[in-house]
Amino acid sequence: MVAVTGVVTVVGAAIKAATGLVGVGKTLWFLPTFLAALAYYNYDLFDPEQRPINQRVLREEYDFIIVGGGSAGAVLANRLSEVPHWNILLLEAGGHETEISDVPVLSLYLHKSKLDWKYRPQAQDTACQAMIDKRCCWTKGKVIGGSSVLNTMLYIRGNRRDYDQWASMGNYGWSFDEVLPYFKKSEDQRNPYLAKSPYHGVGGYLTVQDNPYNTPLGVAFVQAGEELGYDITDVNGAQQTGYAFYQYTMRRGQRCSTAKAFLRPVRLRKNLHIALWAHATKILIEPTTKRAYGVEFIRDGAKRVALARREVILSAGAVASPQLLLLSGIGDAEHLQEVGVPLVHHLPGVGQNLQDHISAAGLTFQVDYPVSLVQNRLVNINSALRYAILGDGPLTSSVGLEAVGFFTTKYGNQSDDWPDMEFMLVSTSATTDGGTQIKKAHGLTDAFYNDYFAPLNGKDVFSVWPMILRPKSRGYIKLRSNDPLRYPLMVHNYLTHPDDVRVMREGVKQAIAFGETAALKRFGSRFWRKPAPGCKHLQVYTDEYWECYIRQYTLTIYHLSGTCKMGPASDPAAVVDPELRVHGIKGLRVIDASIMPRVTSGNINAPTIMIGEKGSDLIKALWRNGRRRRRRRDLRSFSTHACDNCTVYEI
Ligand SMILES: Cc1cc2nc3c(=O)[nH]c(=O)nc-3n(C[C@H](O)[C@H](O)[C@H](O)COP(=O)(O)OP(=O)(O)OC[C@H]3O[C@@H](n4cnc5c(N)ncnc54)[C@H](O)[C@@H]3O)c2cc1C
Repeated sequence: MVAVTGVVTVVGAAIKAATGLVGVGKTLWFLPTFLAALAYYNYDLFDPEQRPINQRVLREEYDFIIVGGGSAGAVLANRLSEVPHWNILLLEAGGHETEISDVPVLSLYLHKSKLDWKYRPQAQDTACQAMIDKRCCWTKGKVIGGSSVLNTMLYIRGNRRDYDQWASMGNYGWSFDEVLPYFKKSEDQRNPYLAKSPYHGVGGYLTVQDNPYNTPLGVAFVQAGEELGYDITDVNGAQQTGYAFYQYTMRRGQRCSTAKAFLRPVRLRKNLHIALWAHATKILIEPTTKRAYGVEFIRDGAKRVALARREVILSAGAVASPQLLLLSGIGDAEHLQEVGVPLVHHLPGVGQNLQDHISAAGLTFQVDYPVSLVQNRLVNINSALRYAILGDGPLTSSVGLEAVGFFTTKYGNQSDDWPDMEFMLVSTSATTDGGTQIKKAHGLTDAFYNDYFAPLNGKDVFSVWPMILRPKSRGYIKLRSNDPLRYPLMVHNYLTHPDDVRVMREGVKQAIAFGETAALKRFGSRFWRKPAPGCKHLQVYTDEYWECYIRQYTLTIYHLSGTCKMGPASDPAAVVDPELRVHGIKGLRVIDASIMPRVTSGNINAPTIMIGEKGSDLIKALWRNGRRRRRRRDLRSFSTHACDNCTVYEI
């Protein structure tokens, strides 16, 4: 009886949480039954007590304060709280994950929901012309677990040469051989063959698995790669160039966010406080010594302060980390003066060097057989029950992202294993759900969708997304004002560098050739030849046409990075040093995707988790190596608040 009541309560809570997400309840008619089945078969997993505890009463002072509980921040919170005599506060602007965010096929329903910051960069005429107001949509997680709760879970590490390049730029400790142990440390590789590889780890917090469900197209994608002469390879192993099925940060077919992986298992640690719905607005820095000593934040509508005895760590992501530095007076002096923020330290690189991976997302191919992931056919009550009971089936598909190809275009060095192009091979397209959620998530205009895609609604199709791996275009983040709640100015500058246009255009041509392979032709594969709106004035399939085409449905792959660049003091654009300490400021680090000096050649969640792992060790190494006493003496002068609850450590 108690169990039944529990299930009913949980189902009610689940439905409420799910329907609270914009649109989900309306479009997914099977949702209540689905959630009931989930609750019945996964009652233990559903227990809300399993989630991280939202600490209501906070101490005044902690050893470390981490701002942002995303891909990197969650790792830091776990690893730093391993030291029992350190008290850690994690401030997160968002709330809990939901039952919907666990279901891989539904991830696009999280875009534009309450779990999304819903950033929109400035309109520019170089990209995203098919989108409402010609503005791209920068989805970013506002939830514990950050963007790892909204992402498509693809587990890709990048290329050995990426990290060796970081090291060659003066970033000691970041060569591939030095970061590989940190990838392995996090990993719990569930593929038994890969688990034996020296490149993979088992027993870590982060579950990495193959997809329990592939369509026949997924298999054909990999065969097509082989037909084109590429190896089938472990793209996270010795050789990146080649084709493979994607691997995912999933556990038993459900999303394994960093909140699930790194925070849930340590939720009862007494020395870790997680404050949800706590929006940091400023880092407190003592102006004469330039030492960070706390964080100002808003919670329950009131301004609050927490003090940090040792360090403040920014892990708020590539938009909010530079924004918070600027709001705290760290950045370009002239810019700070313009927006009325008192200067603490002139650091012109803050917010610059913005990089992202983009793709031409419209490349759609029709097929003659029912082999793709058409929503109305495959996402229904049967597949919902299959997911709930067995943890497999179409609902475990990451929106059809099934296989990957890494290769070097004619603009790269083809004798080298350092690809400049990633093919994301998808058994869906924007048309898969008949012009509803995908169109909305990507911000496509009705005019573009109806002209280009609507004739394919509900038909069997697949897509190839060519993603440019080492873009040369650079954007930036700046403040619009000194109001911490106002979104910053975001300028993407996509496709402003002519080399990016050339590589992307080549990727498009290769994608069309890919669709012509026998492996795909056997399903009747043919490119959707409709001229794209906005480019109809151009002769189709000329270079000019393709250049226009890639500027229409330009899809960010959501890999915002580089805005707090890591580099030695001799690099005027560097924001943090190779130990991730902010140049010129004591007691302050940035540890998230923003520190990448160059974006890695692949999807960046795994590299960001690695940065969290390595950053944690850098902090532990510093504080366990004899600088503690001096630090504690220094801090006495900052402790303006009494701290009754604080433990006095003997270390
Ligand atoms: C839709 C989408 C799909 C993606 N797909 C993939 C994929 O399949 N594979 C892959 O490898 N990568 C993918 N990525 C990219 C990857 O998930 C991100 O690059 C990575 O999660 C970034 O980690 P981060 O720690 O830098 O920032 P985030 O994970 O974004 O974390 C930042 C955290 O800080 C919090 N925060 C921000 N401002 C404040 C503030 N002022 N106060 C308190 N908290 C604050 C945020 O709410 C958030 O929780 C995807 C990203 C998105 C958005």
